[in-house]
Amino acid sequence: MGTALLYDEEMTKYKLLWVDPACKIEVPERLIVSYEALVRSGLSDRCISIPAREASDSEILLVHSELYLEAVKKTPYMTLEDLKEFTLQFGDVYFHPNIYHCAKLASGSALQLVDSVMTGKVRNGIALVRPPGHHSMHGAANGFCVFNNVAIAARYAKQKYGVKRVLIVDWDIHHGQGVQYCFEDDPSVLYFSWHRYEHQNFWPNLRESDYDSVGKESGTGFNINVPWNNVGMENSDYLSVFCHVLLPVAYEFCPDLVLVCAGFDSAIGDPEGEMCATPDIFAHLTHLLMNLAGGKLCAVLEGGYNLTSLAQSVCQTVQTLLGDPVPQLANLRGPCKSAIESLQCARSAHRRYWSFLKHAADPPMTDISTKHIKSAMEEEEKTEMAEEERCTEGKVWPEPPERLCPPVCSASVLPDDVVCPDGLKPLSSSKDLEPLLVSKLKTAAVDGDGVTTFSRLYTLVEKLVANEIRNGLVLVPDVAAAMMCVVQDLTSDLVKRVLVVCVGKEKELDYVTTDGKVLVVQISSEDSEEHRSKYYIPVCLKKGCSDTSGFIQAVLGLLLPLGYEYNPDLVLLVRMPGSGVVDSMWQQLIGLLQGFAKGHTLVLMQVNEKACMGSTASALLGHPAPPLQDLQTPFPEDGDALERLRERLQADWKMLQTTS
Ligand SMILES: NCCCNCCCCCC(=O)CS
Ligand SMILES: [Zn+2]
Repeated sequence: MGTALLYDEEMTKYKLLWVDPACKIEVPERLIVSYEALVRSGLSDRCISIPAREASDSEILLVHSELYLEAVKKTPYMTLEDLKEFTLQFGDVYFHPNIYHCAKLASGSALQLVDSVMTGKVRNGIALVRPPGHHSMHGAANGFCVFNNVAIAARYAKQKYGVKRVLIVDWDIHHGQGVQYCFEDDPSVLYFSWHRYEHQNFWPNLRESDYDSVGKESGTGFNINVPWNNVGMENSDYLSVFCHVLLPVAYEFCPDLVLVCAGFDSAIGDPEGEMCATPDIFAHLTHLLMNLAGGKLCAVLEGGYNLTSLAQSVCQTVQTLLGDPVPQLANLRGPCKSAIESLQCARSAHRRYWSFLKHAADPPMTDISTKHIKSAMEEEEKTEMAEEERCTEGKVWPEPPERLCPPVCSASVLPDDVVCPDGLKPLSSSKDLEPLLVSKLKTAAVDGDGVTTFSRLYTLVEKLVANEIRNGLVLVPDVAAAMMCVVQDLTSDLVKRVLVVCVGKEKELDYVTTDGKVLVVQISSEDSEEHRSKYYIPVCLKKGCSDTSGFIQAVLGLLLPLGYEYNPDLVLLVRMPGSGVVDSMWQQLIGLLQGFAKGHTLVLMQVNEKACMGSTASALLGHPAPPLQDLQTPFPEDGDALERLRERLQADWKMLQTTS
């Protein structure tokens, strides 16, 4: 299934008709450069073009009042003076004779996108729209927004398709207060937003944008705010919040649909956000959300005012929606102190509502919400001093790297008597191995056909590293022996860093590097105190890998942050026999691991586990993993052990930090 792209140049046909410094950044060119970048890069041709349409009155009334709608209906016939007058009643927004028409197209586009995804016409998609929506409220326009496109889409999806749970992720740099107000008492819509806040000193300067606004009444716990109290947040900060706040809750919530308030003013160079995350971060944020809701994801453009980073960020998002490999993120050095405080506050505010956050630490001593009573003088100083050094238009960043799709997606190395699953390309050619390696294999008690398997395995790795293949599946007689050989001989020259993810445990892994060329994370039911090192991390689950709740917690809160920081060139996923890992979890794991090493994942399985080759192949081919249904509450021992493990390892691995 494909990716929908909604764009209509009609939505470029309104602009600011008078002087208003607060609104001058919201220009038609935002849409033009975004669409043109998609055309120029060839991405638009790979999408399924879906026409925009006007939202109807009844659809708009899902969120807005009749009074407000009737008032906006009059704006096309207003004189310039009337438009200025009409605008004065709202904040930081402007009206234009054609904006009502465009606002209906923007909301209608979001609904078209929901239809396309919910009817299975496409898997996911993006709507390039203006005016944006997430600040507009029941009875008011605000922050460049007229109708709340995403809020209307959420209500529409519930009403028309009976969607039970909608996750709204707002990665725009502003707090979508309009969305928060709409759903704060609604447990069927989980709203997550991060936003520049600076202790309430940044627009829209709302007390209710802070982390302690967790929702109300039956919606308590279903509103998550992560305030950024400093500018200059980077990729590490964004990924830490995804791994340690959003994703654990999102998996527990188990949405049927994911809507994204895709604002790109959170990217480097944006005058509003003044953050430093690079456009390729959106490739990863999109990728991480695509594993939810069976891949049903609708992204709707919100903000984004630096035309260069906006265009690049849109392309990064669309390319991931299309299933292209995500780029490697280099030198993630962990979240900054301010980000850790924010994520610690958000986690502790929600630990009583989400069992996946149950073991979150107490809030930091310096309760950050009281910091907003800063002396004006201090604020003034900061602004003057920071002006020149902040990330504004002057900031430069490298073009995102090209994300080439290998000619072959998934290859397989199977014993001759095993049928190759659909979609996998059997790797036939296997060059003869160097005699040295053969002799080594012989000593490893590998029999004749084992040597053949290993020579094919070696060829497979060479093709992965050469980006001729994206990923591969190998069935071997003895998975532990195979892993040793691959690890020992791989790290010779082919790859710099191998992340080995060991699911289950047959026997002790007696091969551990200390030079960092291999990082082993082993998830199993047994603890192994001995020779645990920075590069060998055993994760013990009380009930073993069959406990999906504990497993996914370990993956999100430990494996993902580690993997991002380690930044491997190859991922070796080893399924030990008898691991007991549940199929949907296995597919989720393969899906999530695609975020590393440009998707170069090598799955090693034992021949006697060939029954799960089909689902492995499906995940390797990029088909969305089935949602993890009815997750039980994780065992307290596991949650607690994971927290302790993170605390112990965070000295070595900065991405594991969740407490200041
Ligand atoms: N009143 C002092 C300056 C206020 N600036 C307001 C900017 C609104 C931004 C809204 C936006 O970007 C939507 S995504
Ligand atoms: Zn914004």
